[in-house]
Amino acid sequence: MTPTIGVLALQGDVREHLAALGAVGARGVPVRRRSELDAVDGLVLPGGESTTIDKLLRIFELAGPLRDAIREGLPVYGSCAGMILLADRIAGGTADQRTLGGMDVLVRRNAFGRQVDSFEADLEMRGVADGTTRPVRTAFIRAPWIEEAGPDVEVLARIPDRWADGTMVGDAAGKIVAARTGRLLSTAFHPEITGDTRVHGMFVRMVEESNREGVR
Ligand SMILES: NC(=O)CC[C@H](N)C(=O)O
Repeated sequence: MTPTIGVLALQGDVREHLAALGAVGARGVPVRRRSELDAVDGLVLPGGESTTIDKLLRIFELAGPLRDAIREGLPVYGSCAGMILLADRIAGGTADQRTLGGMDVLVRRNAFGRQVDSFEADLEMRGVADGTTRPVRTAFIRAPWIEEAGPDVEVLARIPDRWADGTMVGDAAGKIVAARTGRLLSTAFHPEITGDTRVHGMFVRMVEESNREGVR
């Protein structure tokens, strides 16, 4: 059966995620209320501004239910600001900023610094297997990175030492930019705006697997 996957629609690039989910055969629906959250098989936390989404989650009274849903095994994919929201710990957050948590990682906000605020890159990523070794086309927009990851976190992608044109990467080299823990998936980058839908495909498979397992 076609899985129904919500996109948290409080702020951020919701429409692009809905389109990417549709392109890989899922039914994407916006989620703004508790009743909508209860009706989905999985959820995408889009990129945007993590401090704003955090505030809106509390105003819309979704923070608690979403935290519970994550603990109960709801599959969630967080991109960029979404990666920050899924992290147990953040560096560079504002004083009152909270996260939903669930992933045993320390995430640094706006980690890539000014010079490379935004860029696109081709990255090797584990788990997007489509029968080829084609790298994933990614876009980083004031992106975070994962600075520390606990033992249960599977690292799916890191920034390489050199970019494709041969230039050295610098501080970002080796930093984790895609990871998975159980039913939680996160990427520092936005695959939904490059036309490469394989990360969404991977998430849809995670949701289908969780539907088959039938927990929750
Ligand atoms: N593209 C993004 O989602 C940027 C994330 C943003 N810099 C934040 O800290 O929330």
